[in-house]
Amino acid sequence: MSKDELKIQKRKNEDDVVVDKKKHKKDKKDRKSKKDKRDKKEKKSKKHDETETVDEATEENSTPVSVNSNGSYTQSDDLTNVPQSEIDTFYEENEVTVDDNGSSKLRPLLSFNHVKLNKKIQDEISKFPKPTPIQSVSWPYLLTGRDVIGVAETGSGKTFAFGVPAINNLVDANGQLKYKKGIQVLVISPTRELASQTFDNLVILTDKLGLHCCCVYGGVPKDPQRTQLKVSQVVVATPGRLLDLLQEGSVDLSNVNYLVLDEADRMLEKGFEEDIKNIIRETASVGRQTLMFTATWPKEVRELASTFMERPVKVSIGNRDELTANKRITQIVEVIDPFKKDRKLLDLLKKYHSGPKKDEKVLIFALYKKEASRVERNLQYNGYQVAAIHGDLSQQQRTQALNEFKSGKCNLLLATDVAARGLDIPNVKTVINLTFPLTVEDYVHRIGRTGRAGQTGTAHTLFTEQEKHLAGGLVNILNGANQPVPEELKKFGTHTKKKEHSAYGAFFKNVDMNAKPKKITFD
Ligand SMILES: Nc1ncnc2c1ncn2[C@@H]1O[C@H](COP(=O)(O)OP(=O)(O)OP(=O)(O)O)[C@@H](O)[C@H]1O
Repeated sequence: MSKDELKIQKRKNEDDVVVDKKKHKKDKKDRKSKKDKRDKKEKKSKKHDETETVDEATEENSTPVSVNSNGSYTQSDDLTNVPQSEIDTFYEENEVTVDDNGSSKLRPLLSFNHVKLNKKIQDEISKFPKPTPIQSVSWPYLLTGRDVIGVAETGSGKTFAFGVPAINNLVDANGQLKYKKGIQVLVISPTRELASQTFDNLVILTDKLGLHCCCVYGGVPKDPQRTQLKVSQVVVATPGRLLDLLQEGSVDLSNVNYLVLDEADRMLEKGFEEDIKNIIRETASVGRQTLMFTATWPKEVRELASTFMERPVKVSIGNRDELTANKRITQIVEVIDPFKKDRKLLDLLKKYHSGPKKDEKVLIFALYKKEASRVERNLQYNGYQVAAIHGDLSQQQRTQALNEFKSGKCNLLLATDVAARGLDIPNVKTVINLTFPLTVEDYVHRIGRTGRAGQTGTAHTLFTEQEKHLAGGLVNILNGANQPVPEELKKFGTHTKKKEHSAYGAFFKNVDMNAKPKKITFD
C-alpha cells in the first residue's frame, strides 16, 4: 500500500470509528436505562424479601449474607480460626489480587473443609487434595451470589471454580432443588469440544444430585438437544446452536440466574459479541449472577464485560494484568525461514516423539485448516500416525480424533486454534507451534495445553519474519516466565504492537467516546 493509500485507509477507518462512536453512545444510553430499570426492579424485590438484603460487611472476617437469590454462604468457624498470617502467606505465594469493588473481603478457603457444600458435591470434589487458588478465592464470592471475573493460568481448575458453586447453589441444605422451573445455569463455551468437556465435568455433579445437565452445540442433530433442554437445569452451549434453538423457540432462558462466559475474552471478541448480547438478553435480568472466567484478560474486552455485570469482584491469580504464561512450561522459540518449517517439524518429532519418547503425547498447532490438512498428509507420508482437528472435518471426525488422542490410541494430534483454548487432555508433554497464532493471547492458551494441574511441559515454537509484529509481545511473555529470549527474536524489535482490533485492524486506536466527532476533509 502506498503512503497515500495508507492515509486514505486510515481516514476511512477513523470515519468508521466516528460512526461507531454514535452507535456506542446509543448502546451505552440503552444499557444505562435498562440498568436503571433493573436497579429499580431489584430494589423493589429486595424490599419484599429481607433475606436477600446485601450486608455491606467490610471486615475480612465478617460474614455476609446473600447478594441475590443464589447466595447462601457463611464463613466456617474453622476458617475464621485460621491466623491472618496464614491468609497473608496464601495471598502472597499465589500472587492473589482481589478487586472486590468496595464491598466485603472474604477469606480464601485453604481446604475443602473450610466450606460447607452439599455433601455429595463435597465428596466428589474431595478427590482432589485441596482447592486450587482460583477455587479457594472465588468460591466464597460465588456462593454469596456475587458476579465474579476469574482470571487464572491455564490448567488451574477454573471449570470447577465456576462449576461447583453453580450446582451447589441449585439445591437447599437437604439437597432439594430450590427452584423448580427450567434452566437455571447456563455456561457458554467458544468451541464444541470445550462445551462437551465442560459438560463432562458438570454432569458428574448434577448426576449425583439427581439434576439434569445437557450440552448443546452444532454439527450434530438438534432433536435430542431439544428433548434434553426441556428437562435440564444446567446447560453448556456454544453460541451458534443455542441461538438457533432460541430462534425456533425450543429453549427458554428466562430462568437462567447463573450465567458463565467461559474463555470470556474470546466470547467478547467481535464475531461472538453480537451472539452473546442476543443470548444474555434472553436470561433473567433481575438477580442474575454473571461470571467471566479466562486465563487472559486483555484490556480491550473489559469495558464490554462490565456492561453485563453488577459490581463484579475481580479475582486474579498470578500477575494477570500482564499477559503471562504458565511458568511450569519450558518455552523454546526458534526463529526460522518459513520454507524450512516442514523439515524442522520432522526434526522436532524425532526429538519429542521417537525412541523412548515415542509414546509421549505431542500436540502440533497450525494456523489455517488448509495448512493443517497439508501437514497431516505430509506426516502420514513420513510414517506418522496422526489425528487431526480442524474446521474442514465433520463433527464426528473431530470428536473421534480428540478421543483417540485423549485415550492414547494416537499420540500425535494436529490442530488449528479450535483446540487452543480450554481442552484438558491428560499428559500432553509437548506443544509444537508450527505456525504462530494471530495473537499472543492465543499463544498463551495454545501452550497451556501442556503443564496442566501442576505438571510440567514443553512448548516449542517456530517463529518467522511474517509474525514479527508479535515479537514484542512474545518477548514479554518469555521474560515474564523467566524463559530464554533468542537473539534473532530480539532483532525484530521489542516494542509491543497493540492487539489488532477485529473490525479496524492495525488502525484501531482507543478513542474518547465522548469527544465530538472531527470533520474530516480530503485534500
Ligand atoms: N482442586 C483441584 N486439585 C487438583 N486438580 C484439579 C482441581 N480442580 C480441578 N483439577 C483438575 O485440573 C485440570 C485442569 O482444570 P481445568 O480444565 O478446569 O483448567 P482451566 O483453568 O479451565 O484451564 P484452561 O485455562 O486451559 O481452560 C483438570 O484435569 C481438573 O480435573
